[in-house]
Parts: sequence; C-alpha cells; structure tokens
Amino acid sequence: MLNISTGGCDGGGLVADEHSGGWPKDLQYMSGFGNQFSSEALPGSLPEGQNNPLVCPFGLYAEQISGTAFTVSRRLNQRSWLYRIRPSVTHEPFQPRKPHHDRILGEFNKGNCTFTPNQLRWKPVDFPEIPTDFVDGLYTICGAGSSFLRHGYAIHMYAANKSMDGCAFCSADGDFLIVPQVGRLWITTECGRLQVSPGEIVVVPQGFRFSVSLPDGPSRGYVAEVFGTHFQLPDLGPIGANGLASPRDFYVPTAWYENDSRLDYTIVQKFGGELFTATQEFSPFNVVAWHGNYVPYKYDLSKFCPYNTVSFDHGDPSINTVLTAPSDKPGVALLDFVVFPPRWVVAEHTFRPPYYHRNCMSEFMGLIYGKYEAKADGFLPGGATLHACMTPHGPDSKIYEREISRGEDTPQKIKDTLAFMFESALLPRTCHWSLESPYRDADYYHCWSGLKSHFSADDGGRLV
Ligand SMILES: O=C(O)Cc1cc(O)ccc1O
Ligand SMILES: [Fe+2]
Repeated sequence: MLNISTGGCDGGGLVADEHSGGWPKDLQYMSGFGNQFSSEALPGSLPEGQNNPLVCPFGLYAEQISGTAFTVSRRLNQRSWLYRIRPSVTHEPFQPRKPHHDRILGEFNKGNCTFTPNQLRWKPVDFPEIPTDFVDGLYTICGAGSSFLRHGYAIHMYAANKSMDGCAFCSADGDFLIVPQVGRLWITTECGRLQVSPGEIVVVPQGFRFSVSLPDGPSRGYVAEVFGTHFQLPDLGPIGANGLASPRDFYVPTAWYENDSRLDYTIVQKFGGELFTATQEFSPFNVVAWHGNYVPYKYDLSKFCPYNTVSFDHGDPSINTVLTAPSDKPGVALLDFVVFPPRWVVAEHTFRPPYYHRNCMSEFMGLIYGKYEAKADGFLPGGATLHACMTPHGPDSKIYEREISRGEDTPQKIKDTLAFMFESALLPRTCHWSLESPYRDADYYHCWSGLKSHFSADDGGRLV
C-alpha cells in the first residue's frame, strides 16, 4: 500500500497511533508538516505520472481541492487531488439548514455583534441534556472580519454528546483548528480518519468534509476558524533549527473510504457564517486515493518543546507559539495558537507569573486541564477568557501576593496544566449570546480588586 510523505518541512514515515482504542485498531498516519503526501487505500488506485488521466484506476473520479489561489507562490501553494468513487458535485441543491442554527457567525459587525473593552470570563458550559452532535453543539463566542472578504477569524466552542450520523460538516469559510477539552474526537475526513484526544489538536482545512464521532459521549472544546489564510509553523529565528513544535510530530491520515450508498447522506456546509444542507446518495468519505499538501492533520501538544529564560525576566508568550495564521503584515498574526505547557520556571529575582499587560493584540484563552499560572481560581478547565485589544489583565490578587512573598528563587515546575491562547491582531466583536450567557462570570473583575498599593515613598519603593 502506498503511503508516502516527502518534501515540505519534514519527511516522515508511517506512525501507529498511541491512543488508538478500538476504532480502528490499525489506524496509521503519515508524519510531517507541509509535506507532499501520497496515500492509497487500494494498491494501484493513485494515478501515476499525471493528476487527471482520461480514465482513472478502478474507474475513480479525479477531483482537486484548492486551499490557495492557483497562482500563489509555489512556497505557499496548497492543493490536493482526491480520487473518489463519485464526485462531490453529485448532490441535491443546498438549502438553508432547518431548524435554523443561529449561533454561528462568519462575519462580525455592529449589527450582529456587540463589543466591550471589559475583561470577559466564562465558566465551563454544562453538557447538553438532549442529543446534540458536534454541529448542533457548535456556537460562536467572538470573532473579527469577514469570511466574505477572506480576512478574519471566528472563535467557537462546542458541547456535544452524540456522534454525527449520516452527515458530514464542512466550512467553506475557513480552517478549523479544534482543541478538544473533554472527550475524544474520532474524525472521519475525506483524506482518512484521525483520533484526537484532549491534549491534542486537529486542523481541518477550509472545504474538507468531516464527521465527528464521540466515543466517550459528552465532549467539549474550542475551535479557532481562520478566514483567508492557513496555519503554518512559526519561524524559529535565533532559537535555531529545533524546538517548539517539530514538523515530524504533525500526523496526517492515510486514505480510507466507504462505498456506501444511501438516499439521504447530508452535507452541512458553513458558508458565509450560515449553515446550508444538501443531500446526496453516498458518503463523502469515498476517496480511495489522494495526493497533495492540502490536508487535515493532528498534533499532540505534549510533544511541544518549550524554550524560556534561564536567567531573569518573563519572556513574552509568543515563545510558546505552536501554529500561526499570518496576516499580510510581516510578523503580525491574524491568529496565533499559543500553549502554556508544563515546564520548569527558573528565572531569578523575577516576578515569574505572566506580567500585567495591555496588548494591541487581542487574547482569547482556554484551559484544557489543571490551573492557569496567572489565576488562583475562577478560570476553570473548559472555561474561557477574552482580553481584547488594550484591555488590562494579568495575575489575580492571590497570585500576586503569593508570588511577591515567595522568598527563595528555587526552580519551580509548572505541572499538571495545559492552557492555550488564540491571539489576534484583529479586534474581536463578541456575540450577544456570549455576553448574555448564564456561564459568563460577571464578577471576573473582582479578581483584581485586592491588588492594593504596596507603595511607600519612605523606603525607596521597596515592598512593605
Ligand atoms: O495570561 C495571559 O494574558 C497570556 C500571557 C502569558 C504570558 O506568559 C505573558 C503575557 C501574556 O499576555
Ligand atoms: Fe495577556
């Protein structure tokens, strides 16, 4: 069977999934970020030497999916060729989805959203009481820009308890970077299947159809969707050739198909922020072979290799960037995905937690497990915070008081925690339902009320 990963950032072989627990036992991935991959589920199903032969092996249809304009520079060009039993075009016309799902947006403006310079925090939501799949459980928190203009992003969360059945989802608006917090996601895509556990992330690029099964039942997590650009690895600059997220740790599925015909397979398409459905007589997971570099992939965050100070002062959080979706301005992200993983903290004569901060970028944070280093309580796993552009934030009073009375400079290990940040240059607007949500922590600002003055003009400003 052909499964090849070449070129791009890193060549890699096939890897078995450490987390596989029954579905399916022989799940395999190809490794490497940005590589050119080739995969076939049937030997000989991938055409050789050309993309669209007059007749494809096994009578398959050739179909290209383009993730960048045809004319984008070779360095950035992303596309894949899928060889499938029936082409995607064979469907009944799309209709607005009923019942209407009105908590998803693809465009953020004064009419459909609100905004506030206040610090926002949400408690983790409860799992749904009624059967709810990934699509029904998805709701937008905030975002900026417009999927129509191909510039912007949306931050969604989901809470679900039921596998998608006879239906596939696809966002025509942008790439989905999914961060599961509770419950594994077993994701079938047109390129094959991925098993994703909390602590891992998965990116399903714009346009790919996927279906989410929930082997553990109740599931919850976060999604960053980026419009008009794709995630890439950050440059490492003076760090050198290694460190942070290594290209070889990104796993891409191998070809897998089902040859199933049913009258009512439903495609749910997010398009311009609204959901449309179309039925077709076959599963969209009918790709027998494929090749290309426009692919879904997953990454285990425990493989992230953090770098940090070994002398003094608190480094900026950009040092923990896993993936970045660039804007057109050099060095400025449309959306960075940053993690705060377990690590040693050794800075001497330094206030070690995150500093007090006002940022021209906007920061949305989530917590996968444990406690976040800047908050003694209130920021819970599954919860979220939003500190928009220039909104002051930082450690709560308890963390501040604890830190300044720490005494010794012994090394400390931050452990049993995994927080993350979606950071963007674009100022987010917040959805009405997020601000009005019963899960919103209206008292959030109190966590800083105890930050009393320690100032004393008499002792040269030393702490008293
Ligand atoms: O907690 C935050 O707001 C994120 C953050 C973390 C950090 O280590 C430094 C700055 C920063 O904004
Ligand atoms: Fe911050």
